[in-house]
Amino acid sequence: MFLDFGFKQKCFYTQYFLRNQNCFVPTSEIIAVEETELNKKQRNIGKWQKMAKPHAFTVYYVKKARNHRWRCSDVTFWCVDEHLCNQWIQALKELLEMQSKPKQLLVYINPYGGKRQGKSIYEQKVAPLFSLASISTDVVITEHANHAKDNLFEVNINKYDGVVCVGGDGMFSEVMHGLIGRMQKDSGIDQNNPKAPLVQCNIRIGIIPAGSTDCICYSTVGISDPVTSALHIIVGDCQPLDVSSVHHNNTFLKYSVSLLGYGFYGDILKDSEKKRWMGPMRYDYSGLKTFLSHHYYEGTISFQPAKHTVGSPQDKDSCRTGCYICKKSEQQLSQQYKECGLKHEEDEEEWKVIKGKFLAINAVNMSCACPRSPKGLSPAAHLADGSADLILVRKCSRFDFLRYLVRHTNQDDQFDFSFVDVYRVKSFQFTSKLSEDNESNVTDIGKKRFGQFCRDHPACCCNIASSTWNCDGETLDSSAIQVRVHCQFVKLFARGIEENSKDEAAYSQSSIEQLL
Ligand SMILES: Nc1ncnc2c1ncn2[C@@H]1O[C@H](COP(=O)(O)OP(=O)(O)OP(=O)(O)O)[C@@H](O)[C@H]1O
Ligand SMILES: CCCCCCCCCCCCC/C=C/[C@@H](O)[C@H](CO)NC(C)=O
Ligand SMILES: [Ca+2]
Repeated sequence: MFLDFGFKQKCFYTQYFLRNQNCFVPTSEIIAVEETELNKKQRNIGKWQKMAKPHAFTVYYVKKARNHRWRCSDVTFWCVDEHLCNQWIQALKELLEMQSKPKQLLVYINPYGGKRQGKSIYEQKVAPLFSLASISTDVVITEHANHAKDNLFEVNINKYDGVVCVGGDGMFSEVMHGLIGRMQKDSGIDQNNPKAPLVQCNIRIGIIPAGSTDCICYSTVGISDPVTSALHIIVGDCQPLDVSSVHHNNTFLKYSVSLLGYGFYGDILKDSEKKRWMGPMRYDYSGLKTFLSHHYYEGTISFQPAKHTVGSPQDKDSCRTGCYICKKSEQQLSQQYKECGLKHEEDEEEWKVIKGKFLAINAVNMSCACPRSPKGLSPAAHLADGSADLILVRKCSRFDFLRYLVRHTNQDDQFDFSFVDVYRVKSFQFTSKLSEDNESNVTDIGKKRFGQFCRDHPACCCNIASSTWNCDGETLDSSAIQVRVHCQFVKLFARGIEENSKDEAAYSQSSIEQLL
């Protein structure tokens, strides 16, 4: 066997030849290197039998399987020379040290998320891998909602290289609110000011999926699988994520990274919260009930198109690892910010206003792909381009709405309906017809500022009810909201969804195990 280091495809790799076959493992995807104690049986195999005392070390690395699934695999190298063996161990360990892999993590486990398996998933599948990778952890099993969030305001956060949440989208949201809130508090920034220049959150968040939808994990990794996510944390991946801030007048309500949904998804959430005991099934039950009730809501939506980004929600290509559109959009936004500042962006740029009757208003910062809908609510949405896709589903027949929903699960275009419009936006406001009269403040500003009203779909007065906003799986207290997208505001231990490139196929197909 021959072992070598090299540089290929912009990354260091470890190359080894075994039985005339050539295998590559990027150094960034090595999990651990350990000296191997050879037992008597092993020492008595083949040519090692003849050696007085063979030495060996084992390299644990990421093996890529189908559908973005990662597994931990290993290969053991034998050697007659103890000094040479130690040199290899040392050299590989030094290479690992050079990477931005986490050493100390703070872990929050929600024991009641999803199928209530959070604790056992962590103990059986994740903790052994963290221990193999020599990662130290402080683990908190949450005792009530907001436990993790409150705790993040108190802990010595500088001690950690990352925070991990074991649970679903709601648990991620809690941890993100804790971290962002803590950063703003430490910097004296008032989150209630919708125009405040917020301080970015640089500590990475890892998600071990153990919830009901796990849409944030699925949309950023490509699969909802605890082992895969643990390995992304171990190798120290980093994926920036857009975050929307949601305000009601001058009161901060919440941040959102996946779905802000009014109407259909708001109603599903409100109904399903009463049925938490059903576990993930509650979404199917409430989904059917909400679909049958077929409620529509009247209101006004005003938005600023995201002109800084070159992408469109109707693009055929999706956001993938190292996405060019995300990079370009971020550069464009920082350039604009340097030249004109936030004030110009808020005050000068065009607002478009649409009044109508809607079955659903969905604003998504990412595709919102999840096991129920592998392509998501907006398949071409980008993780880190500083924009959200605003999807307006107007009042239509039950049958048409069903056709629209079914298209989330097949290859057909879900935006190709006369009653569905989609826009890429950097900020938006919504007021329901009901609150428009009461909250004249926001609407008056809107009326003064927004000249252009949509004439095709004039408001009708036959329905005055309000729905609720579903903000990443949590309900909001107000239906009148103002939303602004903050480009690349938090960072995850992820790398976006990888293309199934030739190289990746080579890594997985060369199936190192086959060679051993
Ligand atoms: N110990 C606890 N007891 C009760 N609620 C908790 C506890 N710990 C966390 N929570 C709350 O539970 C909510 C839901 O949890 P989580 O997101 O993990 O699961 P889920 O709702 O089943 O999944 P998803 O959000 O993916 O649909 C979170 O918003 C969190 O605030
Ligand atoms: C008759 C076939 C109907 C199929 C409909 C499939 C549509 C599924 C789309 C699910 C998108 C979920 C978006 C994610 C939202 C999360 O933020 C939230 C919290 O986990 N989950 C929900 C369900 O609100
Ligand atoms: Ca985005």
